[in-house]
Amino acid sequence: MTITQKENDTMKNEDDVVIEATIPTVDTTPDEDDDGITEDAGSISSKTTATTDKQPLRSVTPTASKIFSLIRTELPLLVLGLILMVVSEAASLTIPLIVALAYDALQTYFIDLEVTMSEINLWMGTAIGVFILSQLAGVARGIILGVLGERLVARLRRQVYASVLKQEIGFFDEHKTGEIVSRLGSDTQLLQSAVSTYAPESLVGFVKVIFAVILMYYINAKLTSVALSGMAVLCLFAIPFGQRLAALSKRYQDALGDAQTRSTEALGNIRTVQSFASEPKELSRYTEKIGNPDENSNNSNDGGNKSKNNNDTEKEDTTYDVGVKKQITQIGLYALVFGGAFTFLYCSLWYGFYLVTIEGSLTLGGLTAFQSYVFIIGAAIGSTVNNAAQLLSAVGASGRVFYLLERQPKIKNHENSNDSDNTGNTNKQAIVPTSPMEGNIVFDNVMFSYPTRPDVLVLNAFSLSLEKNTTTALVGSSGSGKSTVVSLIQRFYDTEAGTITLDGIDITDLDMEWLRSQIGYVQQEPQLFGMTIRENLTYGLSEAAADKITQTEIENACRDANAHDFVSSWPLGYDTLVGERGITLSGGQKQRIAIARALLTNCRILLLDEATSALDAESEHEVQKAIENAMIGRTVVIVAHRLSTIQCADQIVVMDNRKIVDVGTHEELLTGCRRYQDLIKRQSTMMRDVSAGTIQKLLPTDFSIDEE
Ligand SMILES: Nc1ncnc2c1ncn2[C@@H]1O[C@H](COP(=O)(O)OP(=O)(O)OP(=O)(O)O)[C@@H](O)[C@H]1O
Repeated sequence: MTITQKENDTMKNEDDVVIEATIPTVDTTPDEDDDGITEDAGSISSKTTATTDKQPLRSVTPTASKIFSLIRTELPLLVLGLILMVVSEAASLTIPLIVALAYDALQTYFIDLEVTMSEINLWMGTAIGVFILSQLAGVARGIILGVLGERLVARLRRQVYASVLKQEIGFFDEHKTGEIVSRLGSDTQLLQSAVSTYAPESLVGFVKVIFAVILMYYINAKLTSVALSGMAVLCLFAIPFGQRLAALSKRYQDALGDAQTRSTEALGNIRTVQSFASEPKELSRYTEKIGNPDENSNNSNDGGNKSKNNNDTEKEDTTYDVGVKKQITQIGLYALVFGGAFTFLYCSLWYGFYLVTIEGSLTLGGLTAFQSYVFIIGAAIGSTVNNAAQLLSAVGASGRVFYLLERQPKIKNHENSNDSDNTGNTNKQAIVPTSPMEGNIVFDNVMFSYPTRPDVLVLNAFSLSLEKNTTTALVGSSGSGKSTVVSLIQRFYDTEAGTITLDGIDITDLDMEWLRSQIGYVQQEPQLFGMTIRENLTYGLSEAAADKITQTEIENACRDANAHDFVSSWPLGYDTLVGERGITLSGGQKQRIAIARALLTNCRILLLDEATSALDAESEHEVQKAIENAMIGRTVVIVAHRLSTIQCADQIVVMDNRKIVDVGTHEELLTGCRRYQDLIKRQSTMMRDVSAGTIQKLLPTDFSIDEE
């Protein structure tokens, strides 16, 4: 079946409409950096956002004051933990000295056994007492710092998540969700370990070395100088190893973050992945970052996908490649530190025996204590190098976390901002109207391009009035900007020029929470949450309102949305769980729940973005009835392709090529707008399931429908 017009118009292909890439009328250069953050020298310039690709998340330089601000609230616990640490370490370090006194008591063994034994009992009893004290302090320190770490990470995750949630939609267009999630999970975890383990352990190691050196000098200065000069040589070799280890740890973490981003993306879209049989492709994308130990090393970086840009000189890091290097460096470092330390230990012991026997400047007990301290220092240096390397990775991770924590959303209420707004005014307060909203929306000369594509103008001098309590349908070719209009009403993005007013007030002056609370929004693919039907329905209400709402109110909204019958037919009714993202519901059921959810908010403005376009005729009919009920007494904007949805609108806006082509009722446009006529003709292909008679009834008499 086709529809032809008697005047014999040429049919145009709506999909051919392409938006030109450069429109000179507006300066669309992105802000240099309005995140409110000073970024890393090595970070990506915001200018690079002028691409269609998702950008890697940036990082900021972590300063000591920023790190301190994280732990400030935990300072009492931290100080207590550090005091216990010093007590525990100081106590354990004195043990070799005390045991040395017991050894020295042996010298009187042949003279007076009783005196010798009483001295040995005294010193060994004291040593055990001090050891128990040191252990108790150590356990208390471990618990305190462990709890501190958990408190810190829980608070940090909440703060970072809160900061991420308030970012503007453009931020999420620009960045991959997986990367954000990885920062929330792994990077904050690394920071927790830094505070509860790496930093205290590094400090413990440092304190141990200092104490041990002091005690060694106390025992014998000459022997200590010999041993320390050996240690100094060791450190000279160990430092570059340590630096390399830190750099490798950072690269490993980065590659792991990228791998997590890719796997999160694939698992989040698993239906698409499986429907295209793209499991191997996704595995390959993941392998590009994880590496494949079973492939020969020349190929391991491309994960089996040889078409990538990487050439041999510019290999991307994989966790496998970097991990292997990291392990080798780590083992090399340990071998150097421990091997070297023990070599010097044995050499200094040798010299120590000389001092005991020939010079007589050292007792046997002193020598055993000295030996213990060299062991302690060797072990402390080894673990400190490792902990310090992890600490450096954590400092790197903190830069990534700070970026999310500090980033200022580009779309925000006036009251949140100290900086000047577009008009140069400062300290403007966001308006919360006291009288009920009427719902008159006016677009005045709006210019808009998306932040991720600032050089492509999507709306060009767009002006439109939407009267209160009327329905406006937006129609037009794909990509003409219909959904963009809907997004701008919700202030998901700000315009570049021109204004959008609601009841005469510029929406950028309105409190954003208030504005959005007045708007019900139903998308083509409505997003439900993995909760019960009831919880999904009350999702748009405040906690207090959700507690107060009655079952009758919920059922009435569902009746208006044609959802009550199917929900109540389920055994658990409104307590039925819908699965992750509403996976257990059909498309039409999800739509109707989403409409009911919007209605329950008592919204004055209802935005329906292609709410029926994905549905079959039967579901569409049900959803259409729901929409008609929902329209009553509201300002409604419908983005629609289906004739059945648009023909009942008070005004139909025909959009094309970034502009409004015509505005009128269905009848007016059919007679006067070529573009609209073309659109209606195209309905013929989309409405094969509707009889010719039905379509003919919707068309004026000068249209005829041919059966193919
Ligand atoms: N988040 C975004 N970031 C960058 N460009 C975008 C974004 N969303 C849409 N666009 C671009 O803006 C233009 C208008 O898109 P919009 O979704 O408003 O069109 P539409 O008329 O609703 O199309 P359709 O009928 O296919 O849904 C298109 O060129 C599109 O590629």
